[in-house]
Amino acid sequence: MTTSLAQWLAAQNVAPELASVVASMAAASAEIAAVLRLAPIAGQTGLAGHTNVQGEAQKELDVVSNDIVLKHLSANANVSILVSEELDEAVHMENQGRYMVATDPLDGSSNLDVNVTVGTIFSVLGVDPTKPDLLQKGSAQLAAGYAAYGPATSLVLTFGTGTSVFTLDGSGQFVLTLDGVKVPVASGEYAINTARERFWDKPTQAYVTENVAGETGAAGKRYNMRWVGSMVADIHRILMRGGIFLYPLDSETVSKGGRLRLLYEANPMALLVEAAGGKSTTGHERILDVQPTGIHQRVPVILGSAEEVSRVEAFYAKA
Ligand SMILES: O=P(O)(O)OC[C@H]1O[C@](O)(COP(=O)(O)O)[C@@H](O)[C@@H]1O
Ligand SMILES: [Mg+2]
Ligand SMILES: [Mg+2]
Repeated sequence: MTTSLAQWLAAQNVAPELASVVASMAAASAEIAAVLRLAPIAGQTGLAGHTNVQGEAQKELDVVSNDIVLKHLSANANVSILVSEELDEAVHMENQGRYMVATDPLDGSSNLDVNVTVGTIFSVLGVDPTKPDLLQKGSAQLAAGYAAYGPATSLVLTFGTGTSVFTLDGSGQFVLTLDGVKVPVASGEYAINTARERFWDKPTQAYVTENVAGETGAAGKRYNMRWVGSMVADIHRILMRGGIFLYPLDSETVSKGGRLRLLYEANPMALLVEAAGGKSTTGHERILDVQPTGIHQRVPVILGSAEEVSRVEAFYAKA
């Protein structure tokens, strides 16, 4: 007996209006998956010819994915606000719904040309449509999720307690394939862009140096390193088999506050990882406790297996 996403959502103890917002993001993800699958044939892997508010070159598929999300959410009467990596300003919808969505419509898009896993990340918050608060802490999120467009399209969801995985079937429906994901507490795998080592802060350098020393160093065990360069793919691996993901503050990104964005990358991933028993931190505080100051704000991101995140926290506490 399989459980469809619609059946699973109906069985959750959440408002039907909130469930409908998640269902809209699932429908958008299924449509994006279909576009990505055929993009090389349609010649759609190139640049769009403009830059987004972050100063990054937009790919055509960044724009297409953003438009698909916008289309699905505009059609949902429960959504009044959309914040997107690809849009300078928040979109105030015609609908006066009580929910806001923050999204990275296509995460890891630099991997599109090489057919490596990319994804869609989203966060759902409650708002008063007459005076919406766009700058709520991650701990206020009502739901979060991502779609990973890999060999299979996975949709990973949480309403804050428990993390579940769905897989897109041949008819365009998501089917429950794993309920109650548990991030292993201990792991010997870490993910960080080591080409940035000379820019890292001291705690990150000390942590990675210990991992590289493996069983001959203070960590006393051997480590392995993996870095896809798509946050969605790296976090999906960590949710499935443990590990730690680090994009710390470094001397090159310090003026911007970090590399990854708080509202639509760090917060939803932190909620998903914590709901699965993992931990998240900026090095100094829990990601979900960071007070946002702007919709495109960046933060340092460290999350994954509890034991590894605690080791990194200990290096920050000592520094
Ligand atoms: O290029 P780097 O420094 O390895 O950074 C990779 C990180 O940047 C990102 O690609 C940023 O996301 P976008 O592709 O949505 O801008 C993450 O997915 C990834 O973890
Ligand atoms: Mg991204
Ligand atoms: Mg993106």
